Amino acid sequence: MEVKKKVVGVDNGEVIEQWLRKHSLIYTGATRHPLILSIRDGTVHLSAFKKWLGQDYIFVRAFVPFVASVLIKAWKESDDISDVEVILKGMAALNDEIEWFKREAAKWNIELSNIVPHKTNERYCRFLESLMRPEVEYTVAITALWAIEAVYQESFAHCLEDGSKTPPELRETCQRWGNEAFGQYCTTLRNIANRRLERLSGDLLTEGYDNVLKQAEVVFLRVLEYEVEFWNMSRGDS
Ligand SMILES: Cc1ncc(CN)c(N)n1
Repeated sequence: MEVKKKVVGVDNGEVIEQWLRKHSLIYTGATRHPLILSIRDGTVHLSAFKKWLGQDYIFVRAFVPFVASVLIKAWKESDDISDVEVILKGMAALNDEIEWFKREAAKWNIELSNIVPHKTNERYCRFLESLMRPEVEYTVAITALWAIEAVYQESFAHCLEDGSKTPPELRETCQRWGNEAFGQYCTTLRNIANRRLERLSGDLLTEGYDNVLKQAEVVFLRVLEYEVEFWNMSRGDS
């Protein structure tokens, strides 16, 4: 028998906006990391940039099946059929992204087939794999997808703002995630995640659903931690 119960509703704006306020320190740590600030002020060590490039290529290859798993969950579980199209467009962009990594690596004389995944990268990829399990709810998975994309969007857009001294040879990289269309994609993902999370925070919920809300918040925080570690790794801090 389904057990219905009353939970405290969200009365203070949307769920994600509340989390961003509550966890602003770690969110700023991920989106204003010293590596990003060094790109923005032009002091970046190219060795750090190259390390990031090689490792991120490996990450993106693992990210594709994760996004595919979110697509399947959207198809099976979403209350709005347009979610599938949004995620599908994101997947198509990842196809271009992989080709871009290959071109960019060639520009910097990086042999992608020789890159050994760093432990930090392996841990992050294993985390993605854990989110691909069928028992992970669509709401949790779409929240993770939004958070992963939003960190890159906010970070690289910061390097393109007025007054930034981003080296010209790194501007194309910043454009890839800092451009307006990618910003729009992230906003759409956030709206989907918020819509799903709001349903869980409504007044009459099925037993266990507030648990999903907590799981989504934990996954959001784990993503931010992994993103900080990923930037650290590129700087050679780990
Ligand atoms: C580590 C990391 N995080 C996010 C993204 C953006 N897809 C990425 N390419 N790499």
